[in-house]
Amino acid sequence: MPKRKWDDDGPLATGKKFSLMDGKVDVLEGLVMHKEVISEEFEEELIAFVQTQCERGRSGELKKPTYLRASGERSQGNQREAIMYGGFFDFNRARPGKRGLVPPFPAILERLVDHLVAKNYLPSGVRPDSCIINRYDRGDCIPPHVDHSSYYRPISTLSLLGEEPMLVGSRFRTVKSCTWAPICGKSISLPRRSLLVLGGNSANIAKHCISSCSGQRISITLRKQPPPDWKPDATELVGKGGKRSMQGKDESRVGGVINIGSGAMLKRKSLSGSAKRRKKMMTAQVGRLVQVNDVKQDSPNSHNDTKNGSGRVEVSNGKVSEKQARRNARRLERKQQAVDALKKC
Ligand SMILES: O=C(O)CCC(=O)C(=O)O
Ligand SMILES: [Fe+2]
Repeated sequence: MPKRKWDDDGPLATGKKFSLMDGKVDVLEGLVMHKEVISEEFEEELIAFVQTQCERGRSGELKKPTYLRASGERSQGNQREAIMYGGFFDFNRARPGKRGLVPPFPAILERLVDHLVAKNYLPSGVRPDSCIINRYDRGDCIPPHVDHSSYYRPISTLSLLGEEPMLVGSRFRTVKSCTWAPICGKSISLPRRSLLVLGGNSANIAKHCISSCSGQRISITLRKQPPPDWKPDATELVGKGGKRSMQGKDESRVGGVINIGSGAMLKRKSLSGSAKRRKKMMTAQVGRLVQVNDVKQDSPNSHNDTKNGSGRVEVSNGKVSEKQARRNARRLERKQQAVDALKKC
């Protein structure tokens, strides 16, 4: 089998590579597609395993957060089911969650990982220890997102049961609920038994999504978790929980409530004492940073302490209030996003 190098982890199996320049950046660098990575028999076995676990989940035998199902108004008709092993992914906060909340890998998933590593589809140095199985029905989707940066790269997705396209790129537009089109991105078909490996820019810069499925599909997403002592960066605690933009964030985070879960949406947990302290500190720091940026970008007349060019900055004693500065920064960010969104790559 022809080999290629993946960072310093040794030779990996070659697959189809992709490239798409957005300005000077190849946003699909590091994306590799491997076809027929498992046998039809193994696919059957995996499908049977997933179907059984989903049935157990639906009947209440498999509890949250191991089994989750999108529901409620915010799911927009999307009823995707998810099962987690090895590591809990906190959909509500869009990052790895507390350890020990979901079961370890069952034997069949260990076998799958052994196989993918042995065949050099995945680097042995980044052996996945967490898994999200997504089961899509016709009409289900996963919105554009970047997998949390704390997971080691590459991450990979094995497709089973049905073939659907995944959009990977730096900019998408929403066509309608559960449907996106790339402005700067590619549509990559994911045949049954294929493994899509997202590394480099394709994992860190590009977003990926699956629009409303044409039929049933199962995906097994494998990732290596950050070390057990990993803590979210304090910047992630800034702002009101759940107010972050969906674009580039996790798929199931909308307005601070989980939209994949059974019945009632999960409520955000209150922050621990140390998290509250870090948040307070970061909020103050960001306030200061925003002030500086604000003066530079939005306030050419900042010497005028009543009004800047946009006429929106409140200044007292020569200082922009933190609240107003943050509002201005968000406004600028939105403006920039709107401009960027229109630019084709
Ligand atoms: O279903 C897929 O292939 C993608 C799943 C995914 O992106 C994820 O779980 O983060
Ligand atoms: Fe993902």
